[in-house]
Amino acid sequence: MAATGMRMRMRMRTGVGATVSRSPLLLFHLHLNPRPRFMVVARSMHSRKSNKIKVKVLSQSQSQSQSQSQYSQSQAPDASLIQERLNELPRLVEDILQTSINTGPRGAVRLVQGVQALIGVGTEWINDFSQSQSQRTDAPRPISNQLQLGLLSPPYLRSLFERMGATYIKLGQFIASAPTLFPAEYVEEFQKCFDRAPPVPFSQIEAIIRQELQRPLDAVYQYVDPVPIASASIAQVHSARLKSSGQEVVIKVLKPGIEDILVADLNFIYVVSRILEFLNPELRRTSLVGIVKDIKESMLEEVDFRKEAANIEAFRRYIETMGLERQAKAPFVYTHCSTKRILTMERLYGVPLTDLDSITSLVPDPELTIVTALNVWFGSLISCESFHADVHAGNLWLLRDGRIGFLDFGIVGRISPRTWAAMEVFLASFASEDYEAMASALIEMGATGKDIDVAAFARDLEKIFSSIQELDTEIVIATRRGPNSNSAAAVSANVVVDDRQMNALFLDLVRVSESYGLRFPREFALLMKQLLYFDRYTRLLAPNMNMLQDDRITVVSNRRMRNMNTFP
Ligand SMILES: Nc1ncnc2c1ncn2[C@@H]1O[C@H](COP(=O)(O)OP(=O)(O)OP(=O)(O)O)[C@@H](O)[C@H]1O
Repeated sequence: MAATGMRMRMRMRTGVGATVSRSPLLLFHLHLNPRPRFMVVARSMHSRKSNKIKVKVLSQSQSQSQSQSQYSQSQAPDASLIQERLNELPRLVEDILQTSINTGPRGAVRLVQGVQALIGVGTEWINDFSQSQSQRTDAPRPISNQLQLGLLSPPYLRSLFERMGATYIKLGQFIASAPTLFPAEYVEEFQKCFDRAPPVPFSQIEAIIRQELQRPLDAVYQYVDPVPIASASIAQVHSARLKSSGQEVVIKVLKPGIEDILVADLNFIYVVSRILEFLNPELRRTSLVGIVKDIKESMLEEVDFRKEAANIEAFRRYIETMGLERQAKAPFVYTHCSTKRILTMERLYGVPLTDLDSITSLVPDPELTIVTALNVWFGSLISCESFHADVHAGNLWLLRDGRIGFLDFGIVGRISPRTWAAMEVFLASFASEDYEAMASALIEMGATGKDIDVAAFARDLEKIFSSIQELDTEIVIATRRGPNSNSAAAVSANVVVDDRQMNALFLDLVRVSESYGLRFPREFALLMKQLLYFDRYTRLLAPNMNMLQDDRITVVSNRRMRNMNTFP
């Protein structure tokens, strides 16, 4: 359905108590920034009935003074801290040496490539600079900020990251998704890192497939398209047809030398983070080394397609066991032509869940699409060995037959029943504004074994969620008319809220929790991120639906959620 006519944007500034949107999950997204630019607090106004929230953003100075008075602890360094760091020095040196030995000659190769990349981007900068000078007229023209910042300015840094390849492209994606950690210009620029890795020539891809199969390609495939469907930083995907059955498939191929590059780069980044954390103990609060270790672990998992194949199989078993074959699908994996470096899968045909026009042309009721996607995904949290932990729109499709297609199981999460039970109570307490239940849920998730004053924690949580003033909100109203239709145009509205503000709210939650000694498991952050994706799809496909409270959705066994705010 083509969008016609009016596309109207209006900007709304809400005052105290103004209602903004019914989308509670907008309010969360985890990033571990010790100094957010905004402190955002939000409150759900009896969302059970009205589905409204009112939101307030405090200015930086307000938030700093408030957070200092409420939560800060003394940071002054003392002699014992200095001694502690000195004691750590031998371990740091040993760690660095060990990591360098593990990296081996790969490190030297990457160093050379790094220097080449730097020279390449440096040349770009020099060319741009001399061009800007040659354009100068008699009157002196100021040199742009970008040129002044040199290679550290967003476009040149992105170009450097792209030249450095896989690891840095993934890091670029991390920057793009962490607006509370990095300045807006960098976040915006690094958004372009998505799916922009140049394709590897087919001759190299062919060689990898042949090497992995230990047979010529035409022994297995009737045809392989030399033009890739997609080329991301780690893998390249080609469509193909199986020789035995004529089945249309795709082959996901690990790009050449990618494992070596990842190991060398991640070891380098690890060493840098270790040194930074040693030099600046403040960074320890952000668990910089922990974050780098996490990134390293998940990136190395992504380059072993046997793991991805096992994850797909687990999801397919879940769909079958739960009788969901008519609702959802993950591609069948052809194990006889899949290895650590290549993955041959059934080809799916569909459109991303953000493509509203195509979705409305495929199904009469897009709302049902999101209901199904949510039910299948929520169900997998408890009934499948792992859950899909990267449900961005490229990985979640509406298939031509109306089913939901789940693609790319490179990143999955596992949630313990204990964390899940706590998560259920957390989501329920958020909707019902029951801060004691919220405090108990967070304590359960951040399990410290310490005694925590639940009532005091609940009061602090309430302060966060109730001191609400205003939020910049953009409402997009689109009018759409069917191609042959004279009927009245359907109007859909979409509320867009600044992600940075949402991130900051979640940060606040994490910070207050940390001041009580709580540390959340990684799966909590992974879950929240997926819920945020689903929240976006819901706002697009079912603007009037509250995904946490709709009767058609079995969110966290939501019948129980409404009646019970305690642990089983
Ligand atoms: N089974 C499939 N059927 C059809 N297309 C597929 C299939 N698997 C992958 N693709 C296509 O290839 C693209 C990249 O695949 P995939 O997401 O698995 O790779 P990736 O390297 O992890 O990419 P990203 O990092 O962007 O998620 C998908 O977005 C999709 O367009």
